[in-house]
Amino acid sequence: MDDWEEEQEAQDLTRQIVKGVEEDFEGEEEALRTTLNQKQMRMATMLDGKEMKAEEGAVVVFAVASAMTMMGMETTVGEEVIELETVMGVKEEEEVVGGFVVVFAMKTMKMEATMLGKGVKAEEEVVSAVAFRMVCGDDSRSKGFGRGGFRGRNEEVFSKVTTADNLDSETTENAGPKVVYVPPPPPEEESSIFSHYATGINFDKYDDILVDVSGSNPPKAIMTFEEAALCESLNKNVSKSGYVKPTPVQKHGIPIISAGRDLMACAQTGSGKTASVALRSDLAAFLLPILQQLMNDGVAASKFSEIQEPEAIIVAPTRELINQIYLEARKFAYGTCVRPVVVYGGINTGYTIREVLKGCNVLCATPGRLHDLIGRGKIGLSKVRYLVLDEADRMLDMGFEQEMRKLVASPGMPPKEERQTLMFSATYPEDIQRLAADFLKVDYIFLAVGVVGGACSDVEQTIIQVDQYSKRDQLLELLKSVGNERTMVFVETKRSADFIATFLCQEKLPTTSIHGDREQREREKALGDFRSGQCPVLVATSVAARGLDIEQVQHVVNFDMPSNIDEYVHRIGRTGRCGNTGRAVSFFNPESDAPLARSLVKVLSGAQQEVPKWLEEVAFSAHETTGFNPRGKVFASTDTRKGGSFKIDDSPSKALAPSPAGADDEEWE
Ligand SMILES: Nc1ncnc2c1ncn2[C@@H]1O[C@H](COP(=O)(O)OP(=O)(O)OP(=O)(O)O)[C@@H](O)[C@H]1O
Repeated sequence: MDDWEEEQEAQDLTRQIVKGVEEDFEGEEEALRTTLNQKQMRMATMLDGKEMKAEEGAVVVFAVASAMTMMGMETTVGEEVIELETVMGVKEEEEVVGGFVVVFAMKTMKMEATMLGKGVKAEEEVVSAVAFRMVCGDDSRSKGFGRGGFRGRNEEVFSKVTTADNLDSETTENAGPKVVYVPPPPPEEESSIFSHYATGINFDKYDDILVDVSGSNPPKAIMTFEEAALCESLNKNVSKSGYVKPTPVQKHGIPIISAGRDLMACAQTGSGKTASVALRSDLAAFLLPILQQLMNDGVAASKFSEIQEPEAIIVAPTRELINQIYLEARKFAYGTCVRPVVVYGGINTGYTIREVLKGCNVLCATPGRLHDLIGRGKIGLSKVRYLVLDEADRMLDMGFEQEMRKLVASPGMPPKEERQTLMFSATYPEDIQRLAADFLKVDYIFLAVGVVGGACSDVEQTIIQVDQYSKRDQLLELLKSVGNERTMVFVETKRSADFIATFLCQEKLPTTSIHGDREQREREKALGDFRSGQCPVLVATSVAARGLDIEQVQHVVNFDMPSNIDEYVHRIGRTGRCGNTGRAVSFFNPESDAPLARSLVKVLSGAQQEVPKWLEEVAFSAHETTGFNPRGKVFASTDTRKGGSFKIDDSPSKALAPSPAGADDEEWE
């Protein structure tokens, strides 16, 4: 199809959509006008810390969609950038302003222009250039354009456009809208690569934590990094990272991995598990010689090879976490010939492939994108020697288990006897441990640092009894009392994340939010603004509960209790890391959260925290009503092979709800 035909098709498409929008809008303009007249519009545009300019229609559309999202109306974001590209002729290299692209009827656009108080010269072009896709969740506003209506129809239309470009569609099997986002390059200056935060006053107390190593002939622990016998560049990178002595999981984990053993490692949040993985991502013992051999064979050959065959694959459940792991791997591999690459959903596939084809020894990936690249023939598995599952219990629960099984059964993947498989997490429910054994050699080593699934005792935990309607005010009061200290506020759904973030912005607390419905560009911006302190409050769903290592997070608030206790442990573990102390405040509504009470009491007492009397009572009565436990989920105290486990939660509950991610509607990857 030539350019002209493409343009004609795009215009036809737009006409169709606009017509559809107008029809569906019949009688709804009033509702929309009312909504848009609210002052949250401005709040929404400020949420990402930038003033929206209205010279361009796209920006206006962005602002509108953003406003709607922040007001609790759910706009579908991100993917529709394809329309801008296809219809407006915006090229990939150009800055596509805004991520929400919504198609409006002309009338609506004009109204928008007025709302923003700025001239929009190009209404017509804009109208014919953008496509409407909005899903309203709130009944009072959504009459006539609710779920299923626009979304369904536009999805059809969108996929018609995007299938034209196979390479850049998000996945091979599901050719959805094209994603054009290319993340900013990671820092190149040494000071940024090695920037790190200080260990806290309790770092040395890590030495007192009980360690349980089980499995035959476990290698002896190291006491210092020198004993790890790392090569010179690695040693330099370790000390530039500010690591003076290894944490317990590193003392035991590094020699186990060096000895070629499979490992299931469990250690409390913030105690350096990722670093154990990352340290091994250079795999000094034998990956470097292999890479040296590759160099001898000519890096160019590997660089321009149409298929890359990494020696190590690290998988993690969320995009932000895998990116963080990649940055760690990049840091430790600095100055060596090992090239780590990261691939994850929400960013342009063409860009990802180009990055991979530059050479890839250590592939950090989320499962969906990994399978996509394998399916496209860009990643071969035959050289894989290390398979690392970070947040392993999450990677093997209902959400990801099939993906992991598919990975290990993929053509070329060496069987478990011929690769080394390493698993890390702070929580390992017993059923997941059993399942994990399918991926590991029989003689794997189980390493438990502290109580498996226990909370970090450097986090001061407070549970406040609330009712649903007082939570917002209590949150406000709490945040006002902590001042500018960095706080993560966890909520259960994407909609309430937007809603609470808007509310806090209105109350003049600079807040941003992260959840699975936000475009990747926005997710990364939100995290960046939170890390830099520009927005000291981050409202998040479970998508940010695991692994994220953010400096100076002093507080975690569970605005909504999570759906299971493991999630609670991970969430509060975003503070009190690496020997620093932190505080976690949880709003507990006995009406809805009672099923979590027993396990919560266990976790609190396990971490030497005060257990409120009322919570004990709730736990007791919840126990009284205990019934069927569908998953038989138990909290392991140790290696399941020893048969030593105790039940921590046998209540039927949302604690055992089938949604493993916690947030009812969250998509993790
Ligand atoms: N030996 C060490 N000395 C100093 N700092 C360290 C050491 N090991 C890890 N750290 C730092 O401690 C922080 C927490 O480490 P890491 O993210 O690996 O924890 P984790 O156990 O993987 O946590 P989570 O369970 O939340 O995933 C990081 O900033 C890391 O750089």
